[in-house]
Amino acid sequence: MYQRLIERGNQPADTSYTASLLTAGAHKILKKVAEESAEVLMASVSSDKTHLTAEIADLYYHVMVLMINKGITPADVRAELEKRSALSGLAEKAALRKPYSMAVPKKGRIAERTEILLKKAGLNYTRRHRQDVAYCLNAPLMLVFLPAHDIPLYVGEGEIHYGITGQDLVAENDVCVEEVETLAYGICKLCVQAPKGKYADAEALAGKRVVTSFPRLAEQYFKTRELPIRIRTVNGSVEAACSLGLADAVVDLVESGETMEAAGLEALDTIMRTETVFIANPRVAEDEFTQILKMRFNGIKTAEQNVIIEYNIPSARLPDAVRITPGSKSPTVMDTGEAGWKAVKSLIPRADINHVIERISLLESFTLYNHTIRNRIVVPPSDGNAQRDGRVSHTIFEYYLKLAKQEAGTLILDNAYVAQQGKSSPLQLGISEEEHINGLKNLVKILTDEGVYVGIRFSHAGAKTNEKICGEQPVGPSEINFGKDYDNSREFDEDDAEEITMYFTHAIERAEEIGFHFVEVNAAQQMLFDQCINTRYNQRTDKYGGPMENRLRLLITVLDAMRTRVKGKIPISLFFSIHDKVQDKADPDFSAQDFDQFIRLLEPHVDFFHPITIHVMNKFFGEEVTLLEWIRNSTSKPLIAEGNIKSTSVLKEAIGLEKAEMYCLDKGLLSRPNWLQFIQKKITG
Ligand SMILES: N=c1c2ncn([C@@H]3O[C@H](COP(=O)(O)OP(=O)(O)OP(=O)(O)O)[C@@H](O)[C@H]3O)c2ncn1[C@@H]1O[C@H](COP(=O)(O)O)[C@@H](O)[C@H]1O
Repeated sequence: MYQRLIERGNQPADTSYTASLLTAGAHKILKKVAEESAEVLMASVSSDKTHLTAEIADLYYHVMVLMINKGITPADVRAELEKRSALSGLAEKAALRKPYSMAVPKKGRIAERTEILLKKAGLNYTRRHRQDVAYCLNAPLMLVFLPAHDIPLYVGEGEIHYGITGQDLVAENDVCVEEVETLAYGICKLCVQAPKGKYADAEALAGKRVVTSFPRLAEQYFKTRELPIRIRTVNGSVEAACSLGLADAVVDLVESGETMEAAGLEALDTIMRTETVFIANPRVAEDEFTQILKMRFNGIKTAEQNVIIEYNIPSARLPDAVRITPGSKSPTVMDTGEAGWKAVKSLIPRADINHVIERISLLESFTLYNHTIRNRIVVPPSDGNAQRDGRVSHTIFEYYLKLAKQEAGTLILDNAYVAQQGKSSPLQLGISEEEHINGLKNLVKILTDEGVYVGIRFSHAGAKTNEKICGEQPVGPSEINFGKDYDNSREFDEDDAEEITMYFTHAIERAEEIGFHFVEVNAAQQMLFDQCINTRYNQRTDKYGGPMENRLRLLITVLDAMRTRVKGKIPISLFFSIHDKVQDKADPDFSAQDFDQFIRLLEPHVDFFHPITIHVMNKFFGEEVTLLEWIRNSTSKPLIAEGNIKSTSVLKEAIGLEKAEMYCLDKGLLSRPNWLQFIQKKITG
């Protein structure tokens, strides 16, 4: 019935009562549950059994709908009931029977986690100070606190029924016990370790001395490999044996590897992987009480290893969500109450959580400045194939339309010149004139209809152009010559600065009219603002030169004027680069402090940052951090990551940093015919 109701719930709300309840949500369902409960009460007053049965059926139905709404399954309820019957059984048996005994670690690595496990399993006890025995108040169980390494022996050959200890210690003791349930903590490996670089492998230890506190396992290991080894036993600080001249190699446990590393050792081989385990003497292994404990420990382990994730997704993407959400069961899908959206809920391994969130978040929609964007993939501008007068060409149209149909999330249209004066190449797209508007309007309308978040990058070439292209002598922060294809620039003055600001404000006005969702200001690629920032080009000593705040003055003035002009309605992204300044030493003075200041000064004036580096994973300023990590430390504004993301492995690495909101792919990756499906397959499995 539960399954059937889930199916009904997925039908349109106007065709199914169940769907309409689920669409209306918990409040409505709870109201119904309350009404039906009252009706059951009233019906039970009379002797009309048929009526009462009908009312119970109504209540039963509405409770099931509530369960679906809350993501509770009949199996959950059954498990809860079984737990209760087991508990009451325990209490009864406690009164009748001599208690079972369980040895638990008295101290050491796994003692604390074991105490937590017992408490979570509902085994309540009070342990008096310094006493090694405690009785459970609500179960027929006596706890005995013993050293972890002695526990297997007590359980295997003594009077103790159960134990909690390491699998390594069970194996070392060679006793007959049942491993009833592994407990997923105290996880480590027993390894053969030797001084770094001294032996190629464990075979090379033939004839050498080995020290360990696991003599039996070590002996077994070397014996099966027919390696003559002299084994000595010590009880602690095994790693020190090599440096203190007692051994050539050791056999010991490794968890993080830090102790081994600090002792100058390396692992030559792994003898066994081990974790904490619940063991029982074979004579009680099949007892009902053993099964109850097993079930409870297993339940705790499952709860700790899994987590419920819940997210909303457009209905059309549901099959993707179901595919990329792992879990023992298929995810539960519910209505959100909003047309075209579904809620997905699933129990997944805790270890997978980041993975899943990353998969979901890359390909699922998210909200940025009140706009829902269908995925986090950004397509960079094309290479500029506009008409000679800067209008949109057929080539540009086709290029972006294809990417939109392939479900790109965000498109940043070409570097568009905001003024003829700032045009940098003959076939560059323009947004400087009224005649540019219509073509862009058509393009943006079509792209928006396809579901894309569309932006345009505003550019001013500054000194990096020539008179033939831009119609006058180029203007730059200083007199600059970029080489034979460019003309010498003249230094911009106050009037020029005002004019440049005006060009950008007119451009954003046009962008608003055209219907762009956002604009991006180009402060990279050696364009005007990049020239201002870079001391190699900006040699001024007035208010536009020298300290970082001066070098950013024109850019900040422009950003503020743009924002004021559209009353902040269109988000502004800042595109900037850094590798040329730092890594290529084009600006040898550009320091980490400069960069921090750069972000801090610009932060209030932009809505998101779009940094580009040669490779998104490159590390900067000798600090072993990527640029994304560095920026994220100084701002919470959304980031677009870009830098050689031409393979899914680089994309995965960039996502793994968990610092960016969007990922701008390299054209190489986008040139595959089915790039989205390819990424989907590679990233989401
Ligand atoms: N890292 C562990 C570790 N992890 C899990 N366990 C489990 O914990 C069990 C109990 O170990 P304890 O040393 O706490 O037990 P004990 O012998 O009763 O306690 P002590 O008398 O030594 O205090 C082991 O048998 C393992 O099953 C570990 N036991 C010991 N270590 C030691 O930690 C060091 C290495 O750790 P890393 O630096 O993280 O690699 C080495 O010295 C290891 O011997």
